Formats: sequence, structure tokens, C-alpha cells
Amino acid sequence: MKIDGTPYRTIWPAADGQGVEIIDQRLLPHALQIITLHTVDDAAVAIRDMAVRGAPLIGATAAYGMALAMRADAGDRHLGEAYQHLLATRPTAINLRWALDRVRTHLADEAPTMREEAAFALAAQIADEDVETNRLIGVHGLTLIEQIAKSKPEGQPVNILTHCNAGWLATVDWGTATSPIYQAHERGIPVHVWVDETRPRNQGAALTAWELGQHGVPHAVIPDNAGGHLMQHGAVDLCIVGTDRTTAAGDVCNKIGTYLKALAAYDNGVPFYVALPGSTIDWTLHNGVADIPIEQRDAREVTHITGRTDAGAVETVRITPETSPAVNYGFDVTPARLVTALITERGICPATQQGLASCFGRAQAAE
Ligand SMILES: CSC[C@H]1O[C@H](OP(=O)(O)O)[C@H](O)[C@@H]1O
Repeated sequence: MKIDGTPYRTIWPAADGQGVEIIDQRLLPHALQIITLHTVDDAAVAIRDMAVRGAPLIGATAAYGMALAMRADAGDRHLGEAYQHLLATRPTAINLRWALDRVRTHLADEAPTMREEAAFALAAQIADEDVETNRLIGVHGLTLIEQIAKSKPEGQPVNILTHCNAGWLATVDWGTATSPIYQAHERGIPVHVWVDETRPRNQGAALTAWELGQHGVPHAVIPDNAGGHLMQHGAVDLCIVGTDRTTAAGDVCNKIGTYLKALAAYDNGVPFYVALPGSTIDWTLHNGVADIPIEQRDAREVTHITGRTDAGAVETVRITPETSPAVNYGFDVTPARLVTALITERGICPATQQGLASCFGRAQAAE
């Protein structure tokens, strides 16, 4: 997508061939800072510390991390060490393991002398595939927005609620949940987005709002707890969120608070869609609540908040008593029964084992 009119992706090989460049998302919306990753550890730190985040972008960054590792040492031992080092960064987004497995499998068959070039080529391919996959998610999701638009008075916007950031900043480009929104906006369909701020890291307030503003998409940032009220009063036509891992049975793991939004949607008869690429499906799991590992992050993300003063200084301040402990679960799991459907690059899929298997041409594994 564009930033101040200039096309960007979230990750790309440096022009001088000396590294991989990323947008450091920790500084948005206050500053646009591009940083260069030179080593596999740079990539691991960028994922762990959320300079890059979002399941597909985590996967692409890990793939480039493996390439940087091969540049330093293409031996079998280092291949395995790099895999484990990157895998240990964050536990929930399945795209991390998906990308690492794909790269390790590909490199295992290569002579060490060929691994650096092969790894960078595959990382670039993974990035390019992500862009096209997300564009297709938008194409299919657009049909849902078009259907609702037809039922509304002329000029009235389709009101869409989203949670966290499943935008182009969470992927290499387009985003997952935002791709249908961007494509509807670009076709002149009036849309308005309710942007959950998404405590505690405020990916919605800081990233989704910034993205939508850059693209001219009408939106409003809302407290996480406002969505149910808006749904009760008919202000939400549909919800579209992303996911970090979805089971073969359609249970959806996403940023903490998604489950509560799905419950409110279910109670108010609001369609609740989840946008995802096939790479975010964990075909080995069927019970998301029981089996998906939920990342617990530093309590400081809850006890402190970062913002920019009116004078322009970016500061982090404490918002809780020093004596009060805090607990920081990063994700929750929405059972498939609360999901209207899954928007994928293959089309709109039922959130069922049979629906996903059919969409992705897979034999149904026994539960
Ligand atoms: C398209 S994946 C987006 C997904 O990732 C976010 O988590 P995080 O910012 O912690 O990486 C959030 O769950 C989004 O829905």
C-alpha cells in the first residue's frame, strides 16, 4: 500500500544487497522508521519485540531471517540453529512455523554453497505469494461487502468493525481483514470502519487507524469495550478480523478480545467473518481452545502505555499502581460456531472441518 503516496511493502531486500529492510511498526503512527536486518538474530529480535508483527509478516520475516543465517554460515548445524532460534520468538502465529518448515525443507536439499541464494529467492517468493494471496482474500471478501451495500440506502456506508491490525502492516501487503475494505473503497463502495483500539499494545489505534487514514478510508477508533453497544444499536453491518492460527475445524485464534467481539456479534445477529490465508490454518489441530498455544507477553505492556505528547515527544508512562500485578494474554480463541465464514484466497469457506477441507482440496483428517 502507499505511505504519503509512495508504494511500500512491509519487508524487502535492501537495494545494496546487504540486508533486509522493514518498517519498524513500534514507532507508528508517530514516526516512519525503516530499519535494516543484517543477521538472523536481527530478524528474531524484530519478531520477538514486534518491530514486525502479524502472522503472514512474521512468516515472511522468518524466511528472510533464514536467508540471513545462510549468508553467515550455510552449514547443516547453523541451518538447524537458525530454525530453532526463529521458531522460539513467538508461539501463536502458525505462519512462523509454516515459513520456517518450508525454507528448511527447501534448503536441506541444497548444497551449502547454494543455500544463501536459494533462501533469499524463496523468501522473496513467500513475500510475493503473500501479496497475491491477500489480494485474492480481498476479491472474495469484497462480494460480502457488495451484498450488504446493495441492501443499504444510496450513499449509506457499510459499517465494518475490525479488531487489532490485520491490515497491510500485518502482512507483506494488502492485509487480510483490510483487503476487502481497501478493494471496496477503491471501487467507490461507501465503507466506514470501527477500529477497535485493541489494548494493550493498541495495534488498532496505532496501526489500523493509521493505515486506513493513509488510504482515505473513513473510520473511527473506538474503545475495545464499545463494539457490543454499537452492534446493539445497529451500527455494525459486519465484523471482519484476522487470525494468527485457525484450526482445521475452524476455531480462530486471534488478538485478545476477539472472542468477546464474536460473542457480541452472535448475540446481535451481526455477521462475524475471519480473513486468512491458507498458511494460517493449522491442519494438525481441531480443538483451538484446548490446543493453540497462547502467548503471554510482558506485563509492562499492560501497566504502561506509549504515546506522543502535544509537544511531539514520544513517551511511555505507567497507568497502573506500582503495587498492582498485571497479566498479559496476547490472544484468545473464538470457537467455529461463532464464525459466520472464513474469507480465504480460495473463496468464502464455512468455518467447519468439511468446509475448509473442501476449500483447500484436502482429505478430511479424522478428528
Ligand atoms: C493477519 S495476522 C494479524 C493478526 O496478528 C495480530 O497479532 P500481533 O499484532 O500480536 O502479531 C493480531 O492478532 C491480528 O489479527
